[in-house]
Amino acid sequence: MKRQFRKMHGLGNDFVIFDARDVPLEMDVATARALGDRRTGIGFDQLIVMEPSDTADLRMRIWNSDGSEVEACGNATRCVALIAGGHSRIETMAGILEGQAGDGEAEIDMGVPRFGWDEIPLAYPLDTATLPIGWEGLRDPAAVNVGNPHVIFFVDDAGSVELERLGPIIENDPLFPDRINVNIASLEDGAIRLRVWERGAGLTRACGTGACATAVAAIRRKLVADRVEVRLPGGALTISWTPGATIRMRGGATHVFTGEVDL
Ligand SMILES: N[C@@H](CCC[C@H](N)C(=O)O)C(=O)O
Repeated sequence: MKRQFRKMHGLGNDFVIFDARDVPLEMDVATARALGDRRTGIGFDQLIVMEPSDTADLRMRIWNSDGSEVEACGNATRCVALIAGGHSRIETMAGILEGQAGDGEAEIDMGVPRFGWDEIPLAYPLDTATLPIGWEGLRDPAAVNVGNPHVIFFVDDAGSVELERLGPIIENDPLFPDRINVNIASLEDGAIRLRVWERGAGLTRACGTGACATAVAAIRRKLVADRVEVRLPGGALTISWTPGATIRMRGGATHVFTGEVDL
């Protein structure tokens, strides 16, 4: 059966989005992986299926390009909020997120970050504010769960880290039973410069949840103010958070084209 999809991106983090609110769509690991292949499929960082929801305006399911289904995707949530228009409540595996669509951008309430070692999750108890571990020159990261799991390394120059080589090693370390998204951050005039190796997708031009997790970790360490610009290779996001509150993420969302595929 032919299905229409939208190709959208949030700061170059790119998505294929199916709207299955009226006509159901069955997605599985193999199909998601095949569609995600940039040589033989459509190609994306994440595949999104919009479905009806009993508890919110709509439900959003998320698959990485390796076929794994995951809990959260900040950049795609802004795209879905833009499609929904106005104010929307979006059900995800990480809970219900509130979105407000603007002109080519959206603001999302990303919920409350979690810091418990078993909430990241880690394989054994460690202080998540500063994990006393390291991989080569990368040491003492913070760990935060913002719906999905992140580890954050603060370094002098985020650009100088061999993320393509170290990212998969850290992502698949046995310390992280659900694998992990790997964030490399440096401070730049009160802002944060960030590069992300995404679990299940590799190096991406931006990661919304990575920006949220990194901002929270930096605010927790008192490195930045509670409203901070996070600069990624694909563009910038504004993240606000105060301890005990929910995280707010604001940034662009772009429609690229509409296509059709046989499913
Ligand atoms: N691109 C995303 C994150 C997508 C999910 C992530 N790779 C995971 O496996 O948790 C974002 O913008 O947050």
